[in-house]
This record gives sequence, structure tokens and C-alpha cells, in this order.
Amino acid sequence: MDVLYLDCFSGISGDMFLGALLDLGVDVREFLAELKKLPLSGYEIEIKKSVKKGIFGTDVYIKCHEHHPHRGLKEIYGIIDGSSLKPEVKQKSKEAFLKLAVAEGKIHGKPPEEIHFHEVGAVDSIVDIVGACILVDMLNPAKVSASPVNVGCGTVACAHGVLPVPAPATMELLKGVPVYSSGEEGELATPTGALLLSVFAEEFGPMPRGIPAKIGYGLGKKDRRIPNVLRAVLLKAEEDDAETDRVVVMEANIDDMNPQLYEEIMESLFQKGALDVFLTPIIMKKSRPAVKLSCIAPPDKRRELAEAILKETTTIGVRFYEAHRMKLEREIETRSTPLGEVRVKVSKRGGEIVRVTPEYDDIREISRKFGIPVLEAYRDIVGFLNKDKCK
Ligand SMILES: O=C([S-])c1cc(C(=O)S)c[n+]([C@@H]2O[C@H](COP(=O)(O)O)[C@@H](O)[C@H]2O)c1
Ligand code: NI
Repeated sequence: MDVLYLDCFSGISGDMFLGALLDLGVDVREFLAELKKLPLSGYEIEIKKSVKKGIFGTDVYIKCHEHHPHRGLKEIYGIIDGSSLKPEVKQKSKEAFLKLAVAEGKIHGKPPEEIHFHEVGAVDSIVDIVGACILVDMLNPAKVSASPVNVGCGTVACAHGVLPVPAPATMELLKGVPVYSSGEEGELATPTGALLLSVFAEEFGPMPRGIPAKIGYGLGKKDRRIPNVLRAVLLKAEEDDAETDRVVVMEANIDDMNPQLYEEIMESLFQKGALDVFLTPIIMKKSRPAVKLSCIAPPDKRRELAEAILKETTTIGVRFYEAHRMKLEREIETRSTPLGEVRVKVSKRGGEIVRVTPEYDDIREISRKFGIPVLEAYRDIVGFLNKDKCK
């Protein structure tokens, strides 16, 4: 499982994104052949190795012969649909332009279909955005993850006039993304860079666990105090860790809630996507008996679940931390046994069956049907299934 990690310590722009991914070793000729499938003329693309503040990387320069035309979503969809690019690349490219139109529309107070992009609709931006979709498709990482984004500060002059940094479109597209400014003057993150993050990055934070297999540097155009580069790292899963993922663990210590309410909050958290919810008796300050509510969830569910804990319990705070989880592959199957059909969880490692566990509810039903204790039904069925384990 490869994770593409984007280290945006000096922001991100369209050409930095292209440069960083090409620098990872994507076949340049194959990339250019794909790009040629776009029915676009009036541009030349120069891809060369260069250095920024001592860092050797790939510089992508799109020389454009048109003078900022004002294209709308319809024209851009027409160009993409008129190409012979892969359907997935066309789809992702159109999704990106729609996001851009929605963000621009929000800023300029217009519906997305009435937006006429200025700089961001020019040939170079189309090449940046479609090119990025081609490269991600060629690289095919299981996931794209990114660092918090250094956005820059000050102002920038563009077709709209002078804008604050981050430019309004950039700010809009970075909603929900952790950002900061290191104090470096200038537009470090551009609308196109922010758009590519919002389209591809599934999570933001420190570099995830993995083994760096390839590292690429995409060079920006301006010289800055810090190296103006985007770093891309392709992380491979650790050999015996192919089944490792990340979860978030949320906890709240509660000493003042009616215990009857726990059933409801537990159900509510499961419904909202928790992987597990459990209660631990604890002794809190002033020797108060209390309950620790723990909830394990996929990281992208953290906000919704933490909000439910705050809303549906008496706690005034929720702690959370990320944890690594090693898990067995699992499948639910229905097996025939001498006592009838039973749903079972088949746990496997590397394709080999490790355990076959019957569903408790089915065992209980069988025990009632045959008028035998649950323990007896359980023992008989587990014995039968284990005999059957390697079949
Ligand atoms: O083209 C448009 S509509 C445009 C909108 C905005 C807003 O923030 S609104 C900003 N800009 C500026 O144009 C250049 C080009 O951006 P790229 O992403 O293509 O590099 C940049 O300075 C933007 O801030 C353009
Ligand atoms: Ni604009």
C-alpha cells in the first residue's frame, strides 16, 4: 500500500505538484503522450532538472501563447470531454474544475456555471490540473496525504488586482485543511495548488508511518528564504505490516451522567461509524467512581464522533490520539452446521484462515430452537467449525 505524502512546507502550486510527481520518477515521455491527448494548443511544456537553495529537483514550466482568456466551466468540460484521456482522468479533471468553479463562485457571488476563470482558466492552468490528474493516475497511490500547508503572507497582484495572501480562492479551497504562515512573504500556496490538495489529499498531518521508497522535489518559480520546493514522498508499507492502518481513539471521563444514557450514546456512535465503543470503570479525583467512554474510529470520523460525545454526554472535553492497528483480513460467511446455518467471521492472515468465529446471535437462536444451553450450542458449533477451518 503506497502513500503519496506531500510536504507543503513551502506551499504548493500547480507546477510544483507536477514537478514533484515527475521527480518521483514517473515516465516523462508517457506523461507527455497522455497530455497530448488534450485538444489544446498554444503552449509548450519544459521539464528540466534544476536547483533551488541547493535542492535538486524538477522544474516544470508551461509556456503559454494565449493572453488570459476567460473560459467558463462549459468550455473547459468541452476540452476535457473532447480528449482521448482515460475516463478516470477526465472524471477527476472535471471534478477539480467544478470545485474551482464552486470556490470562485462563492467569492465572486455567482453560480459556478456563470464563473469565467481568469488566470486559473488559462491553458497553463488546464495543463497543470489535467496534468496532475494524469500523474496521480499513473502513480496510482493507495492514498494521498499532506502536511499542514505554509500559505505565505502579504499581498499578490493578479488579474483581479491586488489580493491578500492566501488569495480568496486559495483560502476557500483550503477550508478544513490545516494551514499556517511561516512569515515568508508571498503567495506560497496558489489556488491551483490548493485545488489539487482538496481533490487528492484524504488526510493532513505529520508524515504517516511507512518506508520512504521514492522522494521527489518539485521546484517553484520564485526564490525565497526557504527552498521554494514541494517535496513528495512515496511511502511503502512495512513488509510485515501490510494489514496495518490508523485509527483514532477518543476518550472522555464522565462522573456525572445518568448511567441509563450510555446505551443510547454507544448506539449513536456505532451508527455514526465507530469501529468500537466501550466503557471502563475508573476512580476520578475526589475518589469519585466514574466511567471512561472510549471510542475507536477511522481518523476521518473524528470530528463527527467527538461532536456526538460532546452533545450526547455530560462531558466537557474529548481527548483523542491516533493509533496504529494491525488487523487480520476478515469476511462474514454463512456456514452449514449439523445444528443449522450460522453466520461466521472468517479471519485470515496472508490468505490463511486463522480463526472461524460464529455469530453469537445465531448461536443463541439455535440454543432456543433446540432447547439446549447457549454454552452447549456454542461448543458444538465451534468444534464443528474448527474441524472445518482449513476447508
Ligand atoms: O483566475 C482567477 S478567477 C483568480 C482568482 C483568484 C482568487 O483568489 S478569487 C486568484 N487568482 C490569482 O491568479 C494567479 C494564478 O493562480 P494559479 O493557481 O493558476 O497559479 C494567482 O496569483 C492567484 O492568486 C486568480
Ligand atoms: Ni477569482
